Amino acid sequence: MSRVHPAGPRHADVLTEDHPMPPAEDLNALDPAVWPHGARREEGVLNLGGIDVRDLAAEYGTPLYVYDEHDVRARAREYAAAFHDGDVHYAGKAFLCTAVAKWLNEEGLGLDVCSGGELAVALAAGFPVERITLHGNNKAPWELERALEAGVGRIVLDSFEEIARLAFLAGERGVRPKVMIRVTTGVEAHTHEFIATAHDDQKFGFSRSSGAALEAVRRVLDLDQLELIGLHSHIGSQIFDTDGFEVAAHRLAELLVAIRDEHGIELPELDLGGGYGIAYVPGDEPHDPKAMADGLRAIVARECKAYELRMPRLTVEPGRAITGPGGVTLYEVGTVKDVEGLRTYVSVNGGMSDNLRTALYGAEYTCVLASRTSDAPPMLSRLVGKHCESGDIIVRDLWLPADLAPGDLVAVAATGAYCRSMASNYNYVPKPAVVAVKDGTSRVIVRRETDDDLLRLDAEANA
Ligand SMILES: Cc1ncc(COP(=O)(O)O)c(C=O)c1O
Ligand SMILES: N[C@@H](CCCC[NH3+])C(=O)O
Repeated sequence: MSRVHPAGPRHADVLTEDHPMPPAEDLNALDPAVWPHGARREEGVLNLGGIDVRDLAAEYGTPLYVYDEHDVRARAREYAAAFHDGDVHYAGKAFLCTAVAKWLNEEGLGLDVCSGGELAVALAAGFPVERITLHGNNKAPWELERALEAGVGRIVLDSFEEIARLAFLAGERGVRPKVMIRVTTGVEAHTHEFIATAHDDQKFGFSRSSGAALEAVRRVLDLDQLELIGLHSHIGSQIFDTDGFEVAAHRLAELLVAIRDEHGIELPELDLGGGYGIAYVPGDEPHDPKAMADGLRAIVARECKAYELRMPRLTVEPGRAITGPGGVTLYEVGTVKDVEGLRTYVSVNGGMSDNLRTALYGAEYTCVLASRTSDAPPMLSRLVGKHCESGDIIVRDLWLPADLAPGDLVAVAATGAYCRSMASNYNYVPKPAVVAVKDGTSRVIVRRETDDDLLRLDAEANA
């Protein structure tokens, strides 16, 4: 039977308004909102940063994470310009390696790290320590020690235990780290449950509504070993509407007033976290960084004016918005299987080990045939991986050309954030290489894992 979608009644569930069958020529189009700035088709073949993806696949193999360096740097500059009177700390959890840390340092950003490992990468990249923030809801003593030894710019405190722990470790070393209090503002961010972080019933921060945030401030101010510089809030991730950020900014400003009234001090800094949504599929409308910055600044300024408070310095921590759109994953098609009357399963040589987001959050992605164009009619497809799970899905519902065949390359857009950083070795699949492209050149910034890497920690294999 033809793999062209037969438009039978069993397709009704996926033939929704969200996934109407497009004209065949649309399958070759690259929506500029979703693809990196430097992506185009040249003689039908996807070209990233001036390089034909067939050449990238031939040189580095697949699956392959490809980052458009100009795209990442341009987005970093855009945020830095928007928050020119404050600080932009890139959230390294989105994707971090020494090359990216160096790009962002050169663009003047700071860096938010949330583990001793991320801190080690930042230090290896020579990232200026005074522009590093340490995060985490359960930082181990060794992670706090590493941060103190390095002399990081600030540590965001997340629990009462941590306040005592850090004060003790700082006292032992005779240092006085700058700290912020992470506040749970009670904002219900409009995003997937797993990536909303400011509602009361979750693990991060000190609750504002219960009074824990103000109690944390009291405890820190009672301690000589810690220097309290401000409050922090991060409401969640992949957020499109601005309401949540505005409510959080408003509630933090109210807390600054309460602190002034109780302690007679005005904290100089306010960190509003990250969470700015990016376009994964056509129609997603990301924030304009300048409009966002102007809006947040105006809200905080309004509150400060109303309460006669000095305007604090603002920091934001975008992760996904900096590295997400500049990253593309290239895969090779291995099998194309019709499941009669339902859809076509296109299996590629990666999957949930290099992109967990679809399995974990039901994330949506855009995928195109990359190694050629096709005028074949669209077939209703599901892009799946090679792992032993039926939930090993990269793109749940998409239209691909009906002549797709083993050996074709497909590219998935907007995979620069939370894909390599959340990658695993499930099924002992090695993690793909990461390549940076720029002006027609390419280089490996994280090499592909090998079987030796997979066996490196196996004690008996190395006995
Ligand atoms: C404290 C903190 N800051 C910043 C971020 C970055 O978020 P995003 O990548 O959505 O901008 C996160 C992750 O959600 C976070 O936990
Ligand atoms: N990992 C998540 C975002 C969580 C960010 C960290 N708080 C994602 O892929 O969307």
